[in-house]
Amino acid sequence: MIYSLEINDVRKRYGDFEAVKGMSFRVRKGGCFGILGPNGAGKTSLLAMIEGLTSITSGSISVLGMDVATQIRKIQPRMGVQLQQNNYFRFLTVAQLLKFYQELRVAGNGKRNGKPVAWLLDRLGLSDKLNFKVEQLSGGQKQRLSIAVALLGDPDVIFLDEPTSALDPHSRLYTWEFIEQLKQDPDKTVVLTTHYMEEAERLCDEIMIMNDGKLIAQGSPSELVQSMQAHHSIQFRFAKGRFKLEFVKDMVGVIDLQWDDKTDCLRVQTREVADTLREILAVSENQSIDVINFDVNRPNLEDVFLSHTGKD
Ligand SMILES: Nc1ncnc2c1ncn2[C@@H]1O[C@H](COP(=O)(O)OP(=O)(O)OP(=O)(O)O)[C@@H](O)[C@H]1O
Repeated sequence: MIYSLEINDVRKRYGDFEAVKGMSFRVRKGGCFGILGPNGAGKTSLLAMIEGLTSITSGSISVLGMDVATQIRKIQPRMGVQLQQNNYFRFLTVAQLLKFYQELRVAGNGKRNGKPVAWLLDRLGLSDKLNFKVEQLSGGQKQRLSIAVALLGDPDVIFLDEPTSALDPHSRLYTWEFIEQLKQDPDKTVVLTTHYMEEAERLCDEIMIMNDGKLIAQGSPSELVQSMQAHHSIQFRFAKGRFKLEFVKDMVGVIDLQWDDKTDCLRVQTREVADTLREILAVSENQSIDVINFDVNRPNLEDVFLSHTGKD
């Protein structure tokens, strides 16, 4: 079986409102598949149907070759689901909670124990919290605990719904490294939703962007960026009141120039980033205008996301 998920013309209706409008796509086995979309795009509704948590209005979904509508009992033990909101038993300790879910998972799927709990906690930076009650954990620690719970019982498909949304930059990095370790097992498929483009670009081998319940783009992060045919942009900030746009009007490779009077900033889109940089620095030297700073930005997934989903 090459595909972990096959989604065929799937729709989700809540009363008169259609949240998912006939989506079809497939997710290859192994690696990390990212689902991106603005708030309200329908990501949670789509995932809830795939995970068997809500009914499918029409269309079909298969997970690991099994039909979600008719074989969910067989599929569930092979899925690990981390949810955005977790209402765990708050008076249990982390150790008791993990033991409870571990037994539940093993009862559901035979003898598949998977990664030892100690390994999971160590990799998620929770080893010293084993005897803490759930209610004594911070928001970020609870979020990492929910990832550990999703991995109990050695699931083949792991769903992570915004896994780093409440984490500080250090914990986020730690969690990214953990997900990268998970990806090394070719039999595991990670399906991830995120609003962080940097996270998607770093972790996902393939990305699907959805908006308003529809699939609007799919491919590897680099394919999506290339498909935009976007160009580098350079932003310069000059010493106050000295720079004039006419100094740089006819430069080779320049596609667009924008000047902001209020901040004395020049934004240049260019096909020839090194030449443009050199020429503008030469102009500022000839005209004796100090460059306060400059930034070079390559086109990235954020540009792709904004262009497909609207900047608002
Ligand atoms: N149970 C429900 N009843 C009615 N409408 C719903 C229900 N659940 C979701 N919706 C609507 O469906 C649309 C998609 O919601 P969904 O939660 O799937 O989006 P999302 O992409 O996950 O958003 P976010 O990024 O904000 O989590 C929204 O307009 C939402 O209001």
